[in-house]
Amino acid sequence: MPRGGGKRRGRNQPQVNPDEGVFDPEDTQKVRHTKIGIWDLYETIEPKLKLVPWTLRSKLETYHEMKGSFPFVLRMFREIGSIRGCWWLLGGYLIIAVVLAMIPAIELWYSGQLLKIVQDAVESRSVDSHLLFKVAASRLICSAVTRLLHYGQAQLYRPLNVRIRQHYAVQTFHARARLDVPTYADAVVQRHLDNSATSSRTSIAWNNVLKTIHLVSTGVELVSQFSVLITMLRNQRDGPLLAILSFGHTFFRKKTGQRNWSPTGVWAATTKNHEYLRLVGASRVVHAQEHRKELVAGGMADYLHAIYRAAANRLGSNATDFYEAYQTHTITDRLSLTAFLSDPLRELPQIVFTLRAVQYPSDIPLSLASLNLITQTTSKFSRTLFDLFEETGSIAENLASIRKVYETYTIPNVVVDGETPFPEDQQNIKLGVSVEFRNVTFRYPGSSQEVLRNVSFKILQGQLCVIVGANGSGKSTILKLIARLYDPTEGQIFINDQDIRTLKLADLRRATSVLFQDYTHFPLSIRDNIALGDPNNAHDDEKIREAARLGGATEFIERLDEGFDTYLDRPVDDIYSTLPQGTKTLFGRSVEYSSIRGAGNMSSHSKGLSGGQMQRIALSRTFMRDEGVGILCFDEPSASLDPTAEYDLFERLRLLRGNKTMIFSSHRFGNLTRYADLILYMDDAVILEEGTHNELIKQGGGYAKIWMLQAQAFLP
Ligand SMILES: Nc1ncnc2c1ncn2[C@@H]1O[C@H](COP(=O)(O)OP(=O)(O)OP(=O)(O)O)[C@@H](O)[C@H]1O
Repeated sequence: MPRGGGKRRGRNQPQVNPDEGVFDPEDTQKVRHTKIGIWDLYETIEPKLKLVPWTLRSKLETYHEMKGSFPFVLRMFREIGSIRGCWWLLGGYLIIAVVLAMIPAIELWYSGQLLKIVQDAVESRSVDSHLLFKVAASRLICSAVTRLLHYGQAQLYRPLNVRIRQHYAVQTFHARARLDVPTYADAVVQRHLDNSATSSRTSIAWNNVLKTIHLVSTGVELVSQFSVLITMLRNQRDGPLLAILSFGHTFFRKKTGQRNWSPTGVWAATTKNHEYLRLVGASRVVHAQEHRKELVAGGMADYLHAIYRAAANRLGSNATDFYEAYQTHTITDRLSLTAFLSDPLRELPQIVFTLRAVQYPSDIPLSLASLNLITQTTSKFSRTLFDLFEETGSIAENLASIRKVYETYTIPNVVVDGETPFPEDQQNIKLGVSVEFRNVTFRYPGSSQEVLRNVSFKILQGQLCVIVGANGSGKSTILKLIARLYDPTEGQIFINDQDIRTLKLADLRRATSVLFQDYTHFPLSIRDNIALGDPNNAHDDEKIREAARLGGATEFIERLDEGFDTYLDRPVDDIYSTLPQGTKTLFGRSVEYSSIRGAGNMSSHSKGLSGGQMQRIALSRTFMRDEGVGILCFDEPSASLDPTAEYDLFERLRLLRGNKTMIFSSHRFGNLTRYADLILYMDDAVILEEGTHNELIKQGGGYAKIWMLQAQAFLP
């Protein structure tokens, strides 16, 4: 059965990006199946002459891909040029690379000269010592210069790598930070971001610069080696013949010599062999700690042993994991015709030379020294040539990787920004905003379940609204739609009678303060955790302390050793190795022995705050923002609080809200619903009842029933 889009894609359609599309093992046009023992290997069929990008087969495809990437490459070089000092460093690096590329040819030349001197000495029984000294000294100078240049290159490498990496790390940080919730949750976007991420040690841009420099230097190496070879062959009668024979050997060796221990390119392997599945499964049961209790209590040891032994016997030499099977397979594969041809080819220049010497005993066409030199130079030249082919083969891919980095900067957000500034009247925002849902239906991206179904309600400016209902009824989703984390699938939302989609997102978010039920704490200091509630006032320490007080967090924060500077979850682990058992704390934090296994183990450490304390910090974050906020949303704000703290919180919120619109979601009835101007009682994606507490009690519906139930629970 065909799976995914592999077959849907037309065969003539150029596959511009190899990362896109679907790998379909059953697509025999694109995927080759090989049976290796009990394993099935599926490999994407690569164009045969992939090494040379200008072969007809992939010419157009590669050209288009490269053409599309060039503007990004130019942009990359311009950007790197704008980094302080990078042009100079890069220029120096390139010059060194080019000089280094010429040295092997120069060395070859001098080696040839040395051999010639030896040959002349053997023939004439005298040595031109002046020439010998000159050549030997030049050869030594070459070695010394090479070492110096390598040192210089290493000195330039580090600052270039760090500067370029830092530059791109800042850019990709922004590219990631600007994405909205549905876009960031998209698996394709995630993969795109991950592929373009700057690692902690290097960056795609720097790697590409290095590859470009390497390409240039390989070209220079090739030209210089070719010049030496031509000079050598010029006056040698059999030189070209021997050069071709040596070249042939390198070619064959290249074809047969390189074997990977795992397949290359896009591939997948699986096994359907039940014996092997049983073998591995039984082995896991015996090894894993988690099964030990049941294994012992159930007396399973003998039975498991029996099935393991039986499976092992039946599998015999096939009881191998994929990599072992693949290795065995490729070793057998080495006995191919090309492998047989490769070895004699190595000897061929020697044999031809001997035959020619026998043929013309008085006039040997080539000296032994020249033979040696020609074969040596040719094989070096052909190796460089193949390296160049290999590098050019991946040019398109490399250029595409630059393009992908820049494309992440412009990944469009699913939630499209509006244009209308909000609010029109800054003064009026103090009095709150009105919120209206009109026939709103909502499904989360990628889900077919309607979590809101035709929901309509209106909260007037300055009202206190409580949304109550069972778990999963859709309360939090309403708050997410008000913050415009998502857009409704159907229907409209109005804020102050304006369609929410038309409002500028930054303005809307500034006017809205939301405390989510599943709020998180950032791996930053407590101060930053609170400050982020209002990035515009994040530097105002007074404001942060006031927000902490309003959120009821001051008391316990001040009891912490580092107070507001405490990290809730240290983002950087301490690193230690084989500490003596008596070391209980290190750097003021407790040592986790369970994680120490050998040298260089890391330990993560998080401050043990209670759920309630964590929530107070989150609450404080919402109190950071006051000015400019017209609507405050709290999703289950009292979930982790004890009854006294819950009462305190509501009192504080009631006092502090001023005239702002407030929306609470809760499945606890009582404390807040009695003060509410509007209660929305929800069940299973719809609003069943709406009104004030008294109205709903009078109505005697679902709300009244649950309120009674909860009230009874507190009666003596
Ligand atoms: N990101 C998501 N993707 C897909 N489905 C989701 C997502 N978030 C929530 N849902 C589903 O949407 C439905 C409504 O969830 P919602 O969180 O709005 O309910 P709730 O009334 O706030 O529940 P609770 O009282 O447990 O917080 C649930 O069935 C939930 O499983």
